[in-house]
Amino acid sequence: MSGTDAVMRRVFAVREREAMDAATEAALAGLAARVRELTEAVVHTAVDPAEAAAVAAEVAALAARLNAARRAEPPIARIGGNGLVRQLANPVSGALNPVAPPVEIEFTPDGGVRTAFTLNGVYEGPPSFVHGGVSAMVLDQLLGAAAAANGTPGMTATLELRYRRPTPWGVPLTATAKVSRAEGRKTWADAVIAGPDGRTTVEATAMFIMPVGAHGDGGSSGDVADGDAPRG
Ligand SMILES: CCCCC/C=C\C/C=C\C/C=C\C/C=C\CCCC(=O)SCCNC(=O)CCNC(=O)[C@H](O)C(C)(C)COP(=O)(O)OP(=O)(O)OC[C@H]1O[C@@H](n2cnc3c(N)ncnc32)[C@H](O)[C@@H]1OP(=O)(O)O
Repeated sequence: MSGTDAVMRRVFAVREREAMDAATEAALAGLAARVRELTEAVVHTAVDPAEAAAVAAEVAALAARLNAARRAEPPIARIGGNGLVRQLANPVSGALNPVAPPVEIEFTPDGGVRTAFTLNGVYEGPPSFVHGGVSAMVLDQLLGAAAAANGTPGMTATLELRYRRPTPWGVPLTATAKVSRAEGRKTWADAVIAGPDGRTTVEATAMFIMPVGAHGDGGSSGDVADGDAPRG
């Protein structure tokens, strides 16, 4: 079990959450992908009011079908190939969450993380550009993944954004993040988003703090023992 997984289980008691089999996960990922298309269609549609109302009634019926069998909480996690917890319904990277673009994060040989992604018009802020809060959300997730990849996961304590240029939607973007320093329970990381021309559009710096409950002794960040039981 990875250090992040152990922390998740201790701090957030995820052990109680129901595991999901691969067939269910695949079916729900397919459902989420169709709902993403639906959301994009809703944002861009130019149908007349009667047609919009008719579709709304059909969508309400679909929601009722899904609510016929509900989990009390979102599905949490499987352990990914990299040993880290994969949050299936995470709003940035979760394949099962229609709100997530989704952004797929890869771990790089230099110990950092990267992603290549495209945001559609659903995420528009200023006309033709990505909403600044959406960029912040993507970067928070990426920075958090960098902290986890470093073996020092934590809760975001500070997140500083520098919006250098507008970030266009509908074109391929890349983003990278890497830890710069880890000290006690604190970890600092830097990240950037770049446009298709490779120029930086947003820079971010974050500091993550491992919650006290994640530790046996409240001491340094290196003591996340694998497989330990969740604490109070
Ligand atoms: C360990 C949890 C891991 C969670 C990770 C989640 C998923 C992992 C899965 C896969 C990994 C992949 C990706 C990562 C995923 C997600 C990234 C997004 C993460 C988030 O989206 S997360 C939600 C937003 N985030 C919050 O919701 C935090 C709310 N907050 C708190 O939960 C507490 O506030 C906490 C824990 C931050 C600190 O609480 P605490 O009690 O441990 O702190 P305490 O008072 O002991 O201070 C100790 C020293 O930190 C300094 N300090 C404290 N707080 C500070 C602050 N905000 N700014 C600057 N300095 C601060 C003090 O000044 C002192 O400094 P000094 O020692 O130098 O005196």
